Amino acid sequence: MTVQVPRDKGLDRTVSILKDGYEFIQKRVQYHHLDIYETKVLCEKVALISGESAAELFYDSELMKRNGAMPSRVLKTLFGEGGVQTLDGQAHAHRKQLFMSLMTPEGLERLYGITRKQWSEAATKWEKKGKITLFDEVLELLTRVACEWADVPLPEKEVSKRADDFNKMIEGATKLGPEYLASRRARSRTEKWIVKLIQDVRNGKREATPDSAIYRMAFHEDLEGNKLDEQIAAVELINILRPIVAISRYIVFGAHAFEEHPESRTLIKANEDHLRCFIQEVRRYYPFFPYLAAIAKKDFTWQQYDVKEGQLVMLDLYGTNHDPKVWSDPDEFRPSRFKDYQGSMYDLVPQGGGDHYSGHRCPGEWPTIEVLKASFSFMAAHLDYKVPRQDYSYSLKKIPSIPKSGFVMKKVRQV
Ligand code: HEM
Repeated sequence: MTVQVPRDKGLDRTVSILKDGYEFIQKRVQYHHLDIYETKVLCEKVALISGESAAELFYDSELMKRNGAMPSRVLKTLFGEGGVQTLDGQAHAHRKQLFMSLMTPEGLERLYGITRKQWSEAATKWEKKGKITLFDEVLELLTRVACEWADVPLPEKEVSKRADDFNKMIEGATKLGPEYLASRRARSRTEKWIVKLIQDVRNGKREATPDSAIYRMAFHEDLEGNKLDEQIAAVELINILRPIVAISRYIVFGAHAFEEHPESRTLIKANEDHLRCFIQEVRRYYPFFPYLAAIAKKDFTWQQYDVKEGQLVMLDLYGTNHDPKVWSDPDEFRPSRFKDYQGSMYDLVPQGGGDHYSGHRCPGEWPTIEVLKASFSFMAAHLDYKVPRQDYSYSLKKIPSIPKSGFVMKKVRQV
């Protein structure tokens, strides 16, 4: 027996996506106490799904594919065209291996070291300033980290411009009008810069270390033994650089958590395991990616509902991380919930779910954790600062979200 999926009647809900922000799916699904809800987005029938078993369905590659699922405005700003996000099957697995090959213990250790060094250098500069806005500073700090880790040259005079372009790409997909166009221009500028570097590495004008991201992207061969088109190699290298810069948002949310839960700083200083729990809770609790889209490869029935071949399916990431069926008091920030957390591949999904190698789960999960380890331990143990009056609240309506003030600090001292 199949049951009628609860659905929005008639109207297209594209505007609601913008209005309801992170709670767009959660609001609908939880109201009906079901894991699925049908609506219309950009005039297409869409199945909205949320929760652990929904994530398991979403990552079933027999039933779901990615090619064609991503709106073009997301490709033209955030992800770029022809990148790993849009591939399926063997082509995806082969390209994904390229990313995963960078995530070695040595590579991650190097990333930790670079991040610590950049924090220390940045803090020395902040000591000379009366006031800083953490978000702006960390965008630049992580642009330096990303480029150094990937072996991408970054002249000092370009740091602020490149950081700004990465941030515009991250923010652009949900913007309208001039801000959306500015995001597209930021992507074009960045691709042009990186294409030139890929060319230089390929023709030997620039040397790069063989285990660096720039070298791997420049010389990766596809399944037919051909090098990537230089534009796509650039898109993939930017798929390393841009998301490292995006970790700045988690760092600012971490500063928010330190302020709201001051005991966290002390606990982190005293206990390595608390640092791990704090990082997991920052990734679970704070908003980042709201949802993901895929296309049903065939007709199938899920939880008694019929999904049609070609139908768009959207997985609720924020709602799954806040699902009361999995997380007790999901709207409380409580790092200790991760003390004995065993978890599954589908319950904590800020960076997607399933398997890193065979599916689309974010290959940057370990680098993200490494950068956050280096950053939060530095902030807790070596950064003294005052937090002046400001509005550091954040909105669940704005995607991507960030504390409104950007988190202003004054009297910063390295200790
Ligand atoms: C702020 C931290 C990050 C967040 C919140 C995040 C989130 C995500 C999400 C939600 C996905 C989509 C998963 C899917 O489609 O199923 C993804 C994919 C991806 N992420 Fe991340 N990410 C972060 C950091 C990173 C880092 C540091 C890197 C690289 C060093 C990275 C590289 C990628 C790539 C290449 C993909 C596409 C994977 C694929 O399609 O197979 N991300 N990320």
